[in-house]
Amino acid sequence: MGTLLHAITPKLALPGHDFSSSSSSSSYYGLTFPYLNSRFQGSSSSTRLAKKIRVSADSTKHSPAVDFSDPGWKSKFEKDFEARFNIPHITDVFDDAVSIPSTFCLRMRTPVSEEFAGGYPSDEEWHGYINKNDRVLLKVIRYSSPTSAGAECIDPDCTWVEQWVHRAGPREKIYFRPEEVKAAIVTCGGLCPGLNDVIRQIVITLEIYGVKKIVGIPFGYRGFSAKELNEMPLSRKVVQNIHLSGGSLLGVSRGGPSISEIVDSMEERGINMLFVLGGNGTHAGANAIHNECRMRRMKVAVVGVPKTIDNDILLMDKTFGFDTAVEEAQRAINSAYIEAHSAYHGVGIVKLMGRSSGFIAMHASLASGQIDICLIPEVPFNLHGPHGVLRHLKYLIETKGSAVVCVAEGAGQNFLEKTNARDASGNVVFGDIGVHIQQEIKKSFKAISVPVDVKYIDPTYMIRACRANASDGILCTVLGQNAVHGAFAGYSGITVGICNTHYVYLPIPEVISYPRLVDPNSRMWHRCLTSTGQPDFI
Ligand SMILES: Nc1ncnc2c1ncn2[C@@H]1O[C@H](COP(=O)(O)OP(=O)(O)O)[C@@H](O)[C@H]1O
Ligand SMILES: O=P(O)(O)OC[C@H]1O[C@](O)(COP(=O)(O)O)[C@@H](O)[C@@H]1O
Ligand SMILES: [Mg+2]
Repeated sequence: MGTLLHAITPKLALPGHDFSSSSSSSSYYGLTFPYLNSRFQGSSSSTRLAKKIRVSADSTKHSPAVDFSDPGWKSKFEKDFEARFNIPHITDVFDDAVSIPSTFCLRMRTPVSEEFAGGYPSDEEWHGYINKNDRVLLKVIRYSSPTSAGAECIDPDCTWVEQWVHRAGPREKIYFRPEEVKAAIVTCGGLCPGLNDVIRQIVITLEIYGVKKIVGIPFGYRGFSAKELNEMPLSRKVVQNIHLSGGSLLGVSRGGPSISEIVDSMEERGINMLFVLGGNGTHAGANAIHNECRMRRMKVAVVGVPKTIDNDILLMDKTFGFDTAVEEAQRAINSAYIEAHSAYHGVGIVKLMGRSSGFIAMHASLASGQIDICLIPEVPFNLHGPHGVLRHLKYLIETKGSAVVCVAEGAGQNFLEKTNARDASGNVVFGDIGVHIQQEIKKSFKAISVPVDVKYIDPTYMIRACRANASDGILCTVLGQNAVHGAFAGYSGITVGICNTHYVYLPIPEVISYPRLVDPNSRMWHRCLTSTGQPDFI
């Protein structure tokens, strides 16, 4: 039996979302993902970010066609996985690139930013560096059967297959001389708690390596082309306290110039290290920038740090800002609960972010213990009918006297009129599902002459704009440092992440081929259902 399978993706039982199909498209549930085109983006100057051509993403492109009757399939699979997760290195293009001993001191000496003319200060007997052959195991559960809860299997027997990815951290040899580096940082997309923490750590770590030219590009990729926007000089002094507030010191934006315009601008400015903080779209851009630099034979390191409050980046335990968002969402949920609980037949509705993934809604519901109904984009539901949400709400009002609903912004979009509107980055602009549910509740209770008092809370921007909590602060710190270590080690076209509590470098295309989704068959979603006590709404 020859079957085409993905190496690393859990198969999700979503209508119209068959990841195991060789014709995976760039859309599901009627949503399209512009960044899926990234693998197909050429370097032509006509490749404008604002005018992306939608191409079907062949997400099986790097996956093997596995013939499980071949006794050697497992080792072939593991070899293919190793190749897919290889991280691009400067020596792939510049075979004459020379390395020097690292200027990053594991034992600090002062002053840190001296010229290193007399030799680099890492020639001590100290072995705290990461070996380039160190690896982290991506999947750590050995399922004994495909029927085990949450099993992610590659073959019908759920054979144990090792999937190793590259370990992040400082290397003993570096491929950039600090005095020759001009590093730039850019933050793109929507806000996310922790952006300032990452910026701060990148700057601090660069300075420890001995870099003196560090700049911030204002307002996302836009800052590369807008003449009125000047780059912002950065230093430890400038960034010292920025993590104490939310937002981004540099500003963010969606849309922007073409890849070739961005790379032209990098050439003009002499930028040879670029740190890109953003989500799926931003990373598609970062990968295209990396490819364009290679094509122009520019010795540049482009390193991403995944930023998304939605937590929709593949393979990672979580992205920074997610924890804070879940925590902050508790305030909205608690307010909705109090309002609902204090009203006669009160219903509270909280809408949380999650364009295509319901992670925030699911985790916030679980954390609060105050949610009766959690609705996410990955799990279809009916509002009306005998098994619909409204029928269950009536039951809750009758039995408990009140109810609280948590809905992810991307959920139930099939109930809303499509506007076909897109933001500057090409993302679909959604209708407000919270408002729709509120109206439908009012209408349906009126029709049966049952009074109901509905309160709707949309805390989106309050959640996004706050500063990172302690746990995210640590995550940002480690990711920011590792981004700099990765660039100095000579890697480019990579992003940093946390997998099974270990820090890793991953090739960008592997983490953005589609948005990470809540698996409706996962134990976490089942835990959420157990906690809310909600039935299926289909
Ligand atoms: N497929 C793509 N290729 C290149 N750049 C992209 C692509 N998709 C989005 N971008 C750019 O990345 C930036 C951020 O994208 P956006 O989708 O708004 O946020 P996020 O990165 O958080 O997903 C924007 O400047 C956008 O133009
Ligand atoms: O109103 P904006 O700024 O376009 O942002 C809305 C979007 O931002 C998000 O919170 C995060 O999106 P990004 O990861 O693309 O920044 C989405 O959930 C939401 O759809
Ligand atoms: Mg996005």
